[in-house]
Formats: sequence, C-alpha cells, structure tokens
Amino acid sequence: MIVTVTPNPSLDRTVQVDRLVAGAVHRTLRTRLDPGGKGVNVARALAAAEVPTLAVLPSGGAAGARLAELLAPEAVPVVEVPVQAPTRSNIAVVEADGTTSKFNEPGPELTPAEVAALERAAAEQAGRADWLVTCGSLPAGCPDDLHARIVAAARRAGARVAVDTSGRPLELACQAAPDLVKPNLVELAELTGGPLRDLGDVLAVAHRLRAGGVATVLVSLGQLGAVLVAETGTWHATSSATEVRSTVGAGDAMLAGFLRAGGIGPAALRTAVAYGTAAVGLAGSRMPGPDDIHPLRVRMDAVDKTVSLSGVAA
Ligand SMILES: Nc1ncnc2c1ncn2[C@@H]1O[C@H](COP(=O)(O)OP(=O)(O)OP(=O)(O)O)[C@@H](O)[C@H]1O
Ligand SMILES: O=P(O)(O)OC[C@@]1(O)O[C@H](CO)[C@@H](O)[C@@H]1O
Repeated sequence: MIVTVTPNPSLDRTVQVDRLVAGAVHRTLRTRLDPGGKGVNVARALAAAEVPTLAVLPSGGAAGARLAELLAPEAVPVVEVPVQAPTRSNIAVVEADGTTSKFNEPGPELTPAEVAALERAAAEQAGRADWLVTCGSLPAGCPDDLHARIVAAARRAGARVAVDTSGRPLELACQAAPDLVKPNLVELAELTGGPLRDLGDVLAVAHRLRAGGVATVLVSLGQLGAVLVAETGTWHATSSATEVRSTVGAGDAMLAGFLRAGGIGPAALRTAVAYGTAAVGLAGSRMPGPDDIHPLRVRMDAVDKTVSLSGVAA
C-alpha cells in the first residue's frame, strides 16, 4: 500500500487558450477540472495502475467535498481531515504550444488542532504503508517542519518515505533522512542557494543530500528527463514527448511510476520517465495509466556532467 499525504490539496482548473497575453481578454477554448495536489496526483496515477493506495488530505467547504467527488470515479480511497476553511482552487493556463502558466492559491489557514489531526492521520495510515509519500506546499498554520515530522513518524511506523516539496520544508525534510526525495531543478537549486549550470552541478547537490542522510535522490529535469542518484550508482533517463499538452502533474506521475516499479534502481527510473513523458501528452493534470506508458522508448545513459541546463524549463 502506498499512502500519500497532501497538506494543501486543490481543485485544479485547466484553461486552454491559443496564446496568453498579459492584460488581454482571452476566449477560452476548453476547460477541465481535476482533483489536484501533488500527493493526490501520485495516488491517482497509482490507482490507475491498480496499485493499492490511499490519499490523506485536509478537506474544507464545498471545494473539499468536490475534490472527494472527483476522486471517487478514479477509485482513489481518501482519508479526509475536516478543516474549517475551504480547500483551494488552482488554475493552469495552457497555450497551443503546451506552454503552461500556473496560478496556485496559498490555501486555507489550518488551526493548530487541524494540523495535529492531519499529522495524526498521516502517522496512523503510515502503519499500513510500504511507502508513505508526503508532498507539496504547506498551507498557513502548518510548521515548516511538517513534512519532516511526517517523515519521522512514518519511519517509526516502519514505512519507507518519499518527499516532494520545496524551499525550507524540503530542506528540513531532507534532514529527517527520507528514503527518497524528488526535487525538480528549481527545488534543487533552492537548496543550494545558487544556480545549477549542468548535470555535474545536479550530481554534486544530490551527493551532498545523500551524505546528509537522504538515501535516494530522483531529480526531474523537464524535457531532459530525470537523473537518479542512489547508493548503487547514478543514471540519466530521457524520452521525447510527441506532443506536450500540459506539464502539470508530470513530476507527480513520474514519482508514481518510480514507486510503482519498486522505488529503487535504474529499472524504476525507466518507468518513472515513461510516466512523466506520458503525463505531458495528456490534458490538464490527467494521470497516465499503464496503457499510456512506453518504458522501452526511454533512453538510459550514464550521467554526462557536461550537459548544460540552460533553457531547461523545470
Ligand atoms: N517538455 C517535456 N518533454 C518531455 N518530457 C517532459 C517534459 N516536461 C516534463 N517531462 C517529463 O515529466 C517529468 C517531470 O517533469 P518536471 O521536471 O517538469 O516535474 P515537476 O516540475 O516536478 O512537475 P509538477 O510539479 O508539475 O508535477 C520529467 O522527468 C520528464 O520525464
Ligand atoms: O502549490 P503546490 O502544493 O506546490 O503545488 C500544487 C500543484 O501545482 O501541484 C500539482 C502538480 O504537481 C497540481 O495538481 C497542484 O495544483
């Protein structure tokens, strides 16, 4: 069973326009509504592959109820922690060439009792989990070390733990020695305080994280695929997308693919990148299912430290 925790879930509205022009009125071509939040997306992709999963999340107001309604047909079991303030709504604007602009609300402010209830729910569910995945931004009211505390609780319960978040919460979660972290380039660069110029810089930061106690580092690199840095070695996987329809949730699909394939080693990296590639070809934050992925089209290489990151959209 893979349990996901999403302290700040969302209703994700995706709006398709021909081209986004600041200050202009846009006539939208299509819109769609998906259940959202990083852990929610990981659970959606796992459920689509019939991997036992469960999503823990705070739920507030009509938006929270709608989120649960949207998850039901995707067969994602949910543990809802009731909160007073409404669950947020995020917007993605996707242009004809696939360029995606994201507008994320801060989310509801949680009371100390609600944060404690969320943490308790995560710890309880960790007892049933092979993996616990704790993801995304923290809404106001949550301490910066919430993901770190969830990592510690899950490890005490005997689960392996993966983290996908950013900024200070990521830094603190890394100090709690999770089994896996999945930063993108921006998140990895934030940890260093400086820019990452090439894959050599990516490897250097990943090795530093491993020296600090993180067992495995899976770095998503947008169109450059992903790099895996683990005890047993380093690998770079790439696969070109035939069409980029929306990059929202590609990182979450990628993490789900990695875990679905065992959460360790180059074979899991291959599946992960197959999931990421499939996700960008799907509208909105639709998650790929097993029929959408093509692991044999993924190219596996040694990491070439000289590969430049300039112009890579993370
Ligand atoms: N333009 C692209 N072309 C091909 N594959 C892509 C592209 N963008 C993303 N991917 C695939 O999706 C994976 C995740 O992408 P990315 O690094 O953008 O994740 P992310 O920033 O964590 O995404 P999100 O936060 O929206 O889930 C990549 O490792 C890659 O496999
Ligand atoms: O604001 P956060 O928590 O960092 O990210 C939230 C979010 O952008 O992440 C998912 C894509 O990864 C979306 O479903 C959701 O809207």
